[in-house]
Amino acid sequence: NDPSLQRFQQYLQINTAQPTPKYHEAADFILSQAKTLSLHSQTIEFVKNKPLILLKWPGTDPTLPSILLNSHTDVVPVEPHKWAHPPFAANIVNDNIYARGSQDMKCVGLQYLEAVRNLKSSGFVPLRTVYILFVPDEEIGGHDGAEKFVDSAIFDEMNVGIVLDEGLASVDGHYRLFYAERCPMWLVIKAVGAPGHGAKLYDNTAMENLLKSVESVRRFRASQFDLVKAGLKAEGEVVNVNMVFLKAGTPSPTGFVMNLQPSEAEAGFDIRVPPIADQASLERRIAEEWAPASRNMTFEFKQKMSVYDKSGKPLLTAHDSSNPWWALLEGAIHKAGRTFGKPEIFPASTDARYFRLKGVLAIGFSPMANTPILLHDHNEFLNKEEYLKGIEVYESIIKSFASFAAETGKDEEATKDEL
Ligand code: MET
Ligand SMILES: [Zn+2]
Ligand SMILES: [Zn+2]
Repeated sequence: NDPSLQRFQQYLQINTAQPTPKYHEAADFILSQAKTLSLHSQTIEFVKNKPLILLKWPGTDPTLPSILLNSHTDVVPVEPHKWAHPPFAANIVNDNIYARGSQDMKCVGLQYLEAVRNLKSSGFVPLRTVYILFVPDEEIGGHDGAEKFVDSAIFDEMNVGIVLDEGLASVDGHYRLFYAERCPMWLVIKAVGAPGHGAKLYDNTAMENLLKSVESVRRFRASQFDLVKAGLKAEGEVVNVNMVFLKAGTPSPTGFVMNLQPSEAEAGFDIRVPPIADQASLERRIAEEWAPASRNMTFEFKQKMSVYDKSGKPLLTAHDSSNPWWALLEGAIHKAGRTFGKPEIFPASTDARYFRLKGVLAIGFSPMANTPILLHDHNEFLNKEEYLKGIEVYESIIKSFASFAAETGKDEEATKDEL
């Protein structure tokens, strides 16, 4: 059994599922790994019991912008009885490692470390400093993790030139690369109305008011989905709105009171907004159509982030020749014998948006090809060969990034190869 697989299994076996992640166990494990790699380590707690672990592999030229390899340590909850294999056992069945976090994104966190391990033992010395960061709470918005980190003096001092963060599995043989992501707007709308007899017809009931909104949201959702179905837009390019809860009715011991029209009704929506969308007009639509004051409706955001930075620029990482890291990444993947598709907008959200908010280039990438997309799903797994291949790919990427001498615009490795 490959020791790198055993380490991956060990990390997956630590139950870091929200809402009660075992962060200290994960931190201890990462710190023990860092020790075996002789990496400098720092534990940062912006909020008690929510540690960030920052590892540093110093480059020979500390004046050059550094490389930051980011991953989150938390995972989403599971319904264990619906899994064919226990979600925190990390059993290998038919060469697949089954565990919550095997795709999202404990794989990436440990692949970074394994790649560094291999590069160190091969004698590679980075020109640029390489940081590896493990953050908490990404799955609940990253507020006590990456969001606070990008505002810290620690981050300022790191002088980061490029961030790598998570991507998605690809069902075909080509990796997926992400230059942006949709930002979350978690919306709760609330309707009120006079209660009344279940047999009575009258206007402005809470239920009727809410249903009008739900219908309006449904039409908007269908219009966006149609663009995807017609092949006109990719999933990450439309505004997505999914109803995630409905809350109404007067509870009774046997269910709900059936002959009473309730005075309040609520619905929750997970909205994802691409940085190419008109967010202001969406907000107007919410205020005017989905929760209009004229129907006595109110709304609140449980989570909301602008798709623009402070100067009003959309949160997009350049993926043309103005961003030398993009070509380096592509070259490094090719060098490792893999291919990739057209750059995409990540359909969900990641911590990369906080780095982009600070004007730092960030690319989403998880080296998983020929793999069904199972993040947040039951029976999440990653094939062990695919995991091991990912380590090789990161070796190639780190080597290329860490050797990149901006002065000449050429990476040292490439220059050496040419000579
Ligand atoms: C709302 S923050 C993002 C949490 C998670 N990564 C998601 O996309 O759902
Ligand atoms: Zn993730
Ligand atoms: Zn996730």
